[in-house]
This record gives sequence, structure tokens and C-alpha cells, in this order.
Amino acid sequence: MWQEKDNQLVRDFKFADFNEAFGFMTRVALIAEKMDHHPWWSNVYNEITIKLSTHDAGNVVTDKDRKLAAAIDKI
Ligand SMILES: C[C@H](O)[C@H](O)[C@H]1CNC2=NC(N)=NC(=O)C2=N1
Repeated sequence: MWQEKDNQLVRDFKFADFNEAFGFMTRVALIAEKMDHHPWWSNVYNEITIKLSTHDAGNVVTDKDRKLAAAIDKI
């Protein structure tokens, strides 16, 4: 689940393999573009970490981050 720490919403994801992980990232990217709100993320093989904060608001968690997190949870 998402954890709020250091002014970011953070969640780790683990998939079966890189193909699954990258497919998920592709879907997140399309949602992020549609919402004009983009994640910080890292990916190594089947593991992804996403950190959400709003740069325009001074790098704090806003409703935009909560909405993107909720949309990611629906994938
Ligand atoms: C111009 C553009 O709308 C802004 O820079 C958007 C783009 N995506 C963004 N993503 C995030 N995470 N925070 C922002 O403040 C932000 N701002």
C-alpha cells in the first residue's frame, strides 16, 4: 500500500518478470500523461518503486498525487 513519508506517497511493486513490470509502467505512463501528473519511479527487472509528489506545489503531497495513486491502484 501507499505510505506517506518525506512529503511523498511511496509504493513498491513486484511483478513476475520485466515484461510484466514494463507493461504496468506503460499503463501508468498513459494515465500520468492524461492527468498531466507524472511519477518519480525506479525499475530494476521486476521491481518498481513509485514516489508521488507535486513539484508545482513545492514537492508536497497534494490531491493530484492521491488521485494518481488511486488510478494506479485500479490498473
Ligand atoms: C506544465 C505541467 O503541467 C506541469 O509541469 C506538471 C507536469 N507533471 C507534474 N507532475 C508532478 N508529479 N508534479 C507536478 O507538479 C507536475 N506538474
